[in-house]
Order: sequence, then structure tokens, then C-alpha cells
Amino acid sequence: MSDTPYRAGFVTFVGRPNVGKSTLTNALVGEKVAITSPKPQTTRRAIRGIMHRPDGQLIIVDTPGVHRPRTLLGERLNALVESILGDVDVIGFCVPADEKLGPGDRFINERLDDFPRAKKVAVLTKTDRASRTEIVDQLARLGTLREWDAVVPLSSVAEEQLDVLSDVLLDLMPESPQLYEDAQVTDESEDDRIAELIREAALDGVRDELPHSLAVTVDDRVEREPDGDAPGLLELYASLYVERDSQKGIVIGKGGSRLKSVGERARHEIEALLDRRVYLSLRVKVLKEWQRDPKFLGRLGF
Ligand SMILES: Nc1nc2c(ncn2[C@@H]2O[C@H](COP(=O)(O)OP(=O)(O)OP(=O)(O)O)[C@@H](O)[C@H]2O)c(=O)[nH]1
Repeated sequence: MSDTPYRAGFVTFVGRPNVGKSTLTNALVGEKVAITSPKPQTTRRAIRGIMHRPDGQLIIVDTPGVHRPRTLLGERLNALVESILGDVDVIGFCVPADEKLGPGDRFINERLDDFPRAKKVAVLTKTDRASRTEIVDQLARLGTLREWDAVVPLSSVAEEQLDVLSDVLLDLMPESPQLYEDAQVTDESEDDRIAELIREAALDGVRDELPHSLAVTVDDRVEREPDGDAPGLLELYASLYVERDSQKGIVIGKGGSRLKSVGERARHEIEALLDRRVYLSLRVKVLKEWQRDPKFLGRLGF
């Protein structure tokens, strides 16, 4: 045994939409906890994933994309980002290896000056999509932005250099007792995670601006009695909220076909999460302007 002290603390990954923050969180935690989708700005919640190691714990806070507020939801998201960044030990600034450093990256980087307490690590994501030369060039450009506590190139998909990042992050954490129990991978409630899985399935492949217009609540759970030798089912009743009739049509699809496949996909994911059989009932409701409704936002946990 070495005499390395036990370290634990909080890290958050920031960066433009779609740079791979959620995928990185999932790869580090090793279980699906954050919503990932090819659409920008689908992460709305501060979902925490916890990476456990014998020598420490990384508590990962997933932030929503930093964007200009146009609605009450947008304002609350930005306020949420501010409060998260003010509170973490390390901020991981993510930039993809396969795109040039742009004004969006510089804007976010400059905002990091407002959080002097946090150590700052540059993470070059998606290295599997770039050549060696491109990676070296990007690292050099990243180096001009500020004096980083560390710079790590990695690929979450190819699972390259993830261990390097976790070593680096843990090294920057304060000495601390264990903050969460071993078995915990997230402190989100089970219903929240179920709602996220449904939301992710419902967003898959929809092309317009649905991401911010779709909210999911789990309304009821009923234990169905075991039938002979067959174990009891868990019945889950959830609602999908959209803002317009046209969006309801998109979610439901022709003759309900899309909603059916959304339900099937979500059910599989939920069964994997809960490790038991589930009956899932989905209803789609139109709630005009829900993003401006403080009461409803409160219900969603904002
Ligand atoms: N090839 C490759 N693709 C990746 C990698 N990491 C993420 N992606 C893909 O990039 C897309 C965006 O990833 P996300 O993890 O959802 O990105 P995000 O930064 O959390 O996005 P927002 O939630 O919009 O802020 C997805 O299609 C991922 O599969 C990687 O290491 N390699």
C-alpha cells in the first residue's frame, strides 16, 4: 500500500454544446447517468455521477450548455451554471480535437476567470476523430488560452486516456474523507433518472428545436402482484410535456408509431437500470409556455 492520501471533491465539465461532456461523464462513472444525444444543448440538469477509486472519489456535476437566456428556463439554467462553477474544486474545459478553437470556446474560457477558486484543466475530447498533427496543434492553441493546471487529450468513445484524466483530477482534489457511499453512482432520485431515460428516447432522431420543449415527469408507480412464479411487474406512469400541438404530433408519430418505439426503448433502459421487469405507460400532454411557468419548473426541480 502506498501512503497516498485519500482525496475527494467536485468537478464539472464545461464547453460548447456537443463537445462530449455528458459522454465523458458517463465514461468516467462507468454507468449511464447523464443524457447524451447528438443534438446540442440537451443536458438540462446538474446530474452528478460519482467515480469511486480506492484512493479517492470524483463527484462529477454535469452542467447545461452556457447559452444566452431567452426564457425563464434559460435564465434559471445560467444561474444554475454560475452556482455550480462557484462551488467546484476543478473545472474541466472541454474542446473537441476535430474542430478549430472558435469564439464560443474563447467566450467560455474567459468566463472561467470569474471562478478563481477552482483549478482549471483543459480536456481535448474526441481525439479518435483527429490526426496526430491536429491534436498537437490543438494542444498548442489550448496552451495559449491560460495557464492550465493540466491539459489532457482523450477519447471517451475509444476509451483512451480516461485513466490519465481521472489521475490528474484526483490529484487536484483536496484531501478529504469519502463523501459518498461506495455503491452510489448518482444522487439523483430514481424517478429523475427514469424521466431522463424517457426524455432521451423521445428526443432521439427528432430534428427541430424539441430539446428545450420536452419535459418528462414520472407521475405514478404501482407494484403489480406476482403471478404464480412470475415476479411482480413495476407499473410506471409518465407524462411527456410539449409546448405545441405540432410537437405533440412529432412525439407521437403517425398512428402512435413513434411513441410506441420510444416507449419500448425507454422501457429496456429502465429495466436495465432497475434490474427488473417494467410496464411503462406514456402520455403526451401540451402545456403551453411551460418554460415560463415557475410552478411547473419547480416541479421539474429548477
Ligand atoms: N467520436 C467520438 N464522439 C464522441 C466522443 N465523445 C462524445 N462524442 C459524441 O459527440 C456527441 C455529443 O456528445 P455529448 O456527450 O452529448 O456532448 P455534450 O457536450 O454533453 O453536449 P450538450 O449536452 O449539448 O452540452 C455525441 O454524438 C457523442 O456520441 C468521443 O470521444 N469520440
